[in-house]
Amino acid sequence: MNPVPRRRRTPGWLWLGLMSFTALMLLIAYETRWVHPDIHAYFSQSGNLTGQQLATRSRRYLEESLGTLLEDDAPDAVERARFQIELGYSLFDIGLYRNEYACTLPSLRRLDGLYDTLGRDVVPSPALLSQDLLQPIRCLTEIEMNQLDRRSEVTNRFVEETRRHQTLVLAGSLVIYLLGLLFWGMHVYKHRMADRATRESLRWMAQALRDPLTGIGNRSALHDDVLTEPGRSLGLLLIDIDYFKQYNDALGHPDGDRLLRELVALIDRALGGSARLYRMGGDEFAALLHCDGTQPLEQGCAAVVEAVRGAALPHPGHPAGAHVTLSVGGVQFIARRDAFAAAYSAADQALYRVKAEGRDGWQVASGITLPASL
Ligand SMILES: Nc1nc2c(ncn2[C@@H]2O[C@H](COP(=O)(O)OP(=O)(O)OP(=O)(O)O)[C@@H](O)[C@H]2O)c(=O)[nH]1
Repeated sequence: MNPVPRRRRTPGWLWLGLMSFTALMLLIAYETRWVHPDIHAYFSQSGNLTGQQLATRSRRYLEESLGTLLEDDAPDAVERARFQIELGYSLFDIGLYRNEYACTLPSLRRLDGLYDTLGRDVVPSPALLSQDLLQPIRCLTEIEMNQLDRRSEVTNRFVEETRRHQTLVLAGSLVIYLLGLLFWGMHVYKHRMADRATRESLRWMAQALRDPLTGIGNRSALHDDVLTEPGRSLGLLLIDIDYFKQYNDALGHPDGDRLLRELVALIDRALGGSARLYRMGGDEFAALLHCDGTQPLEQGCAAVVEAVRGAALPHPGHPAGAHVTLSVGGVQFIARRDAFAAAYSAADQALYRVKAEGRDGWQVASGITLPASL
C-alpha cells in the first residue's frame, strides 16, 4: 500500500511577519547593549587609558617638589619635597610607563638618586636639581601627551564604529521592517483571497439550490428547508399547470417561460408572501408553509387556484378554450427526515386525483401513511 504523501508544512506569511519583527527587536536589543571595548575600559577605570591621569598627578608632585626645594626656606621644606618626590615616584613607577616609554627608567633612577641625596640632608645645586627633576617632568609630559593622543584615537574609533553600527541598525531595521510589512501584506492578501473563495463557494452553493428561470428554490432546497425545521408542523402544496404542453405548443417556449415566472409571482401573492416556493421541474411547483391544522392548508390551496383563475391568463392552446388554470394537491405533515417522502407522495396523489377529476382544482390528502418503523 502506498503511504499517503504528507503535505510539507511551510510557515505562513503571518509567521514570517512575526519572525521578522522579532529579528528586528533582537537587533535593536543587541545594538543598544553594544559598547566599544576601549571606551568600556576607559569608563571602568581600568586598562591603559587611565595611565594619562597617573602621569599628570605624578608630574604635579614633582613640580611641587621642585618649587618647594627652590623657593621654600622652611625647615621642613626638604622633608616635604622628599615626600612629594616619593608620591610622584609611586605614580610614575607603573608597568605601562616602564614598558612603553624609554625615558621612564632613567627618570626613575634620577628620582631615586635625588631622594637619597635629600635624605642625607644635602640639597643639590639648582642646576643639578633642575636636571634631576626636570628630566622626569619632561618624560611625564611626553607620556601625558602620548596618552592623550591615544585617547583621542580611541574616541575617534569609537565615534566611527558607533556611526557604522548605527548605519547597520538603521539599514537592518529598514530591511527587516520592509520584509515584515511584505509578509504581513501577503498574509492579508491570502486572507482576502480565502475570504473571496469562501464567498464564491457560498454563492455557488446558493445557486445550486435555486431555479435559474424563476429565482425560487429547487427540489434540493425544498428537502434542505424541511430538514432545517425538525418536528415542525408544515403544509406542502404541489402545484401543476394544466395543459402547459399545449400552452408551449401554441405560444412557444419563451412565452411558456414568461408564464412560469408570472405564476410564481401570483402564487406568492396568493399565499400572502409567507410561504416558501420551489420549482420541482417542468411545470410543477411546490409551496411550504407553517400550518398547525389542515384548515390553513386548505385555505392556501384554494387561494392559489382562485388567484390564477381570477387572473384569467389567456391559454390559446387550452383544449376546452379556458384560461390558464392550476391543479393543486396538499398535505399537512410533521417535518422529519423519514416522513417527508410519504408526505410528498400523499400530496402528489392528491394532485393527480385533481388531474383525473378534470383539473383546475385542489385536494388535501386526508392523512399520510408513515413507514412502519416510525
Ligand atoms: N417553456 C417551458 N416549458 C417547459 C419547461 N420545462 C418543461 N416544460 C414543458 O412543460 C410541459 C409539461 O408537459 P406535461 O408534463 O405533459 O404537462 P401538461 O402539458 O401540463 O399536462 P397536464 O399536467 O396533464 O395538464 C412539456 O411540454 C415541457 O416541454 C421550461 O422550463 N420552460
